[in-house]
Amino acid sequence: MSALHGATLLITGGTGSFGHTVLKHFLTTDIGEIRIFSRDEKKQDDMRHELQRDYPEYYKKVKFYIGDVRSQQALRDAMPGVDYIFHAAALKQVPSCEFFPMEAVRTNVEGTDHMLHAAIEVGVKKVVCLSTDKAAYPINAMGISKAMMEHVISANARVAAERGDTVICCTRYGNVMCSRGSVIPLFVDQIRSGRPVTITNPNMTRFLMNLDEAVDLVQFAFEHANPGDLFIQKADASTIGILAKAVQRLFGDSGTKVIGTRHGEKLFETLMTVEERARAEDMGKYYRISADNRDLNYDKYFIDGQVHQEENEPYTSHNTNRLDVEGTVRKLLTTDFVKAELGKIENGSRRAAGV
Ligand SMILES: O=c1ccn([C@@H]2O[C@H](COP(=O)(O)OP(=O)(O)O[C@H]3O[C@H](CO)[C@H](O)[C@H](O)[C@H]3O)[C@@H](O)[C@H]2O)c(=O)[nH]1
Repeated sequence: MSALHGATLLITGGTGSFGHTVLKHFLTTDIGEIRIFSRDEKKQDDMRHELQRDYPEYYKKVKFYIGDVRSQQALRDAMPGVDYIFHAAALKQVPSCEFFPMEAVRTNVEGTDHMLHAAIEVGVKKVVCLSTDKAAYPINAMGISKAMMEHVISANARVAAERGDTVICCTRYGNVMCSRGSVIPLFVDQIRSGRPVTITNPNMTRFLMNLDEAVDLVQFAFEHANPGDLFIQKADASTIGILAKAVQRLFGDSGTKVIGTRHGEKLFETLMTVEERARAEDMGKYYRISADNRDLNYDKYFIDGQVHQEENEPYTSHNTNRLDVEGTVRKLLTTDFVKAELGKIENGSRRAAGV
């Protein structure tokens, strides 16, 4: 019997790309109930209709809660009876957080703290939080807010572990391909309308994960977490120039235009800092970075000393396995979005040919 048998799972930010994929993964299992917590009633209504259409036997397992993680009361109201939480609610776009940094603080830092307090209060068994590579050596407001979020998670995980009820852990993602508002749907849209694809910097690299891998990472964390652990998936990367070529190979070539780096962007991303890498545990497809469980009384540790293995390099989208155009095309073809968009083209040409 799985841990989810009859259990209630709460997904914050549940109407986003991640929430949709998690629902598909778990809805048809023996899970008891899935609660979607999010701000936008229209997105919830769309999701409700989609579920009624696609999962007529299961949709009643899903309950919708309107609320913002900035409101502790809204979280408290959604919490009774919850066994597990996947915390995906976030402001995640780099440029918009750059212009409105306090909004990122309110949602990503305070919102996470509110959620964890509410979870600890009612004795939720396990919480898996979603962070981003932009939190490692952060340079932009979004990354800095997510880095603070990770520290809020560690601190709450320590408190919860002392009480012995709630296991709190974190996962750190690379770019999730085709998620809402990301570059691949934009490129496809630009090609469709005959405009050149806009490239910020062709040499910029990003880790590439698909949504299923994102859910697998959360599931792995869910199954293996000790309090305060941070989990990372080993991931391939590509340059944006190669990514654009791969999208053009699949959808057509309407030309390219270099627009320059946007506010707050990095040339490459870091999934694991040098310091984290030195203490990371290699678990095959994943790394686990355990929490530093020392308390504030450092004197006792100075006596024992701390010997760490030396690592010189962080784990980045520049030094991980880099995909070429063919490899990137293969990776793109693993996403539902690209498959569905290619399907639309195929159906369109069949209709035009009268087949
Ligand atoms: O018109 C554009 C827009 C973006 N890019 C480039 O494409 C890459 C990906 O851009 P996205 O906007 O898709 O993603 P970001 O790297 O900015 O990351 C954001 O989108 C991710 C989606 O996977 C995560 O949500 C992440 O947390 C969030 O900051 C970047 O190198 C960016 O410079 C272009 O070349 N042209």
